[in-house]
Amino acid sequence: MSHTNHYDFAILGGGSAGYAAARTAASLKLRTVLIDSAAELGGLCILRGCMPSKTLIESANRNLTIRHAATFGLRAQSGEADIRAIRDRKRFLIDDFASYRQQQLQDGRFDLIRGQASFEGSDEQTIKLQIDIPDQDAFVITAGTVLIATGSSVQIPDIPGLKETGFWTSDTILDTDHLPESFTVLGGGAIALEMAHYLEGIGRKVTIVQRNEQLLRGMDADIAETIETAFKARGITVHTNTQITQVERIGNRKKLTYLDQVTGSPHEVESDEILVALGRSPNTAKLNLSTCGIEANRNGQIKAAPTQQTSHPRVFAAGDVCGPLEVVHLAIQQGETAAKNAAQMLAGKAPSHTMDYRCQLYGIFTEPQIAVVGLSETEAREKNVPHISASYPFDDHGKSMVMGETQGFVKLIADPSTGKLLGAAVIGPEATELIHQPAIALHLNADVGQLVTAPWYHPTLSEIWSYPAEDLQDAVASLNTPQD
Ligand SMILES: Cc1cc2nc3c(=O)[nH]c(=O)nc-3n(C[C@H](O)[C@H](O)[C@H](O)COP(=O)(O)OP(=O)(O)OC[C@H]3O[C@@H](n4cnc5c(N)ncnc54)[C@H](O)[C@@H]3O)c2cc1C
Ligand SMILES: NC(=O)c1ccc[n+]([C@@H]2O[C@H](COP(=O)([O-])OP(=O)(O)OC[C@H]3O[C@@H](n4cnc5c(N)ncnc54)[C@H](O)[C@@H]3O)[C@@H](O)[C@H]2O)c1
Repeated sequence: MSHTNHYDFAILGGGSAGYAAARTAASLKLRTVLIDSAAELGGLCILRGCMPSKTLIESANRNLTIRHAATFGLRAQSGEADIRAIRDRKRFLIDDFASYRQQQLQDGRFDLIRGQASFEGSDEQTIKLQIDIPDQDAFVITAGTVLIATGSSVQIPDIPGLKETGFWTSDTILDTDHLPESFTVLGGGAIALEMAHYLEGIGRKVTIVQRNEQLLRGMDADIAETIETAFKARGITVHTNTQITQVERIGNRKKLTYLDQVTGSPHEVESDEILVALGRSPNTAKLNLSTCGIEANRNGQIKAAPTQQTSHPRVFAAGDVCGPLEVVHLAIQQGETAAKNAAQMLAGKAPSHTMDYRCQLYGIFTEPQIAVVGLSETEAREKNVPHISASYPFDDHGKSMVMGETQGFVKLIADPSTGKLLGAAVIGPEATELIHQPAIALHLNADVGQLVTAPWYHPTLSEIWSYPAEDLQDAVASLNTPQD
């Protein structure tokens, strides 16, 4: 294989961030190369992340609907889930999504190298990258600017006995054709909760073991409490405030021991399988970052400025390698930002494109779903941001009551003096869709008064946002009325 050996822009990794950057750079007429080491091209979101997990979760959602059929005067019986059929449906859809992406990666707008890249050094104008391809001699390419978009891998903490006992990860769940009867899920983040929802939703017994005092560490406590209550009502056991001390095999089963961090007493949980969902680590260990003075924190996460520049000004980072939140829409925006800034630098200009993290979205596809945008109450308190908030519950809203979906609430957070929207949260039916209304309002710098006067069709789930908006509009008016 022969390659042009100097490029304007070299991209390490062809996932959501890398592909977005390559597409943008090519449209800006940069001579671009994308290097990816995966056996199968497509990236995490398509192959082992968003899309396969949401495909499986749809089966669980349908089963929950069947379970609640009697509420709607219907007779239907939830039968046994056919895990092979669920897996095959996932494979069919993912093959389609992946082959479309593979075509996009190979349609000639930029060069594609199937190999593992690492840094070899740099001078004023040029960065050297070593490319390793199995069964071939390594070679070097050079580039004027580089983007690191190498993604993340499942993080396996050093818990005594865990590796020896064996465990599953989200990767295993997403491609298995059989599922044991019971699972202990370690962790209380998005992956743990989505997997717990899927497993219980298709009839498995689930126990969640979370270190923090609440599920979804860092999120507002009212959201964490609502999902915990909803999970418990479905028969999912939730242990919080735990310190896992030991994992061991007992015959065909697996036993986990943890210390209750409040009482100090030990507890045991037994199940057929253990699912580890304790976070992901950036793929940076093999990149030889130090040869180019690229700084990363202790976990290997690369430090990136709002321009996506790393500590080496001609090297950018995007996606799970740099955060601040490992989700796809940010990975794409960061990749595009990096490509546009690289083009400016190559043209001798200062990079001027920056990320706007004001509106970052986060959605969790549980039942009920959870979604947040912008500032949370917790963050506002931690950062001393003046704010007011108002919530409205789904059990007092006509459309959600008609739908029999009464768990949860919506919440708006606003500036007390101007009424400008600062953030929003929703836990309840279609939360990952409903969040887009306040997200757009936030993006357009709207205030709560504008939300009140916006048109809201009746009866819809969406109109629920108008109630907290009215409360906040009244609160802003009374806070800003001069007192005699
Ligand atoms: C189970 C699960 C569910 C998720 N659900 C959602 C969701 O619903 N919504 C959402 O927004 N996010 C979700 N995420 C997160 C989302 O998938 C990631 O944030 C996103 O895919 C990261 O994209 P990326 O481009 O940074 O990395 P990736 O897509 O992982 O791409 C990195 C690429 O770099 C390549 N690579 C690595 N090292 C090298 C090297 N040295 N040289 C060359 N190539 C290299 C890899 O082969 C890979 O193709 C989920 C994640 C998981 C695990
Ligand atoms: N719907 C979505 O958008 C979605 C879905 C899944 C994943 N993701 C992304 O994937 C990434 C990984 O998700 P995740 O849920 O694995 O990670 P996470 O970091 O959100 O959660 C990991 C949890 O494990 C706990 N933990 C870590 N080490 C532990 C230990 N030794 N003992 C006990 N508890 C421990 C942490 O306190 C945390 O609550 C996230 O950053 C998320 O952004 C997004």
